[in-house]
Amino acid sequence: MLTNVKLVLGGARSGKSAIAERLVRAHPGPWWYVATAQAFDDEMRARIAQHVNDRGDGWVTTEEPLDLVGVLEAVSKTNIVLIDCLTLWLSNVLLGEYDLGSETDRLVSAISRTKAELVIVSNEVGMGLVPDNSLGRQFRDAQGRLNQAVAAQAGTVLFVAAGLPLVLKGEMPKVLQ
Ligand SMILES: Nc1nc2c(ncn2[C@@H]2O[C@H](COP(=O)(O)OP(=O)(O)OP(=O)(O)O)[C@@H](O)[C@H]2O)c(=O)[nH]1
Repeated sequence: MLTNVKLVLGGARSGKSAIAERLVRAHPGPWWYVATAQAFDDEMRARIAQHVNDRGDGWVTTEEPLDLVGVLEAVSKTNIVLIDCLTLWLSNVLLGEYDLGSETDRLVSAISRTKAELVIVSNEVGMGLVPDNSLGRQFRDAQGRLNQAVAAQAGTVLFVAAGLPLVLKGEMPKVLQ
């Protein structure tokens, strides 16, 4: 089990990113923010600009929609890294028609090798209706499998709902107590 890896799960607008940022800020900066989102329209551009503004100083940002393995290979033991989020990464993998199984395995293996302090954000997408199309079902299943695989490695797993963290694995981090 990797005590340096924390996984923060939650639904949309659950407050999971803010909780993940607090976990990262508990360490001395600079902090490394790895964004997997891409801005395809004005609303998303504005949303991202707001996030950059809210984060404030002290962060180094890398925008990497696909090659999280490359990012993880570049980080060192002294880095404090926030990956936000695995859900958009998975969606980018799926839409890019890469092999979901092998990309997931490669990512989980890179996570297991990292010596950096790593906080990873991912969505819990499986609690609604079964999607009525095959792509949606494929995505939902792949997300569930990815979350399980990362959670199995992580020392701490939190589930965030309504801005409140629930411990699924490990202990409540001091900064959230
Ligand atoms: N490209 C890029 N994306 C960013 C940046 N900062 C944040 N994001 C993306 O913004 C997304 C999170 O924002 P939202 O979609 O507003 O949050 P949410 O996940 O619905 O809400 P919470 O659960 O409350 O965090 C993540 O997927 C990030 O990748 C950035 O500097 N650049």
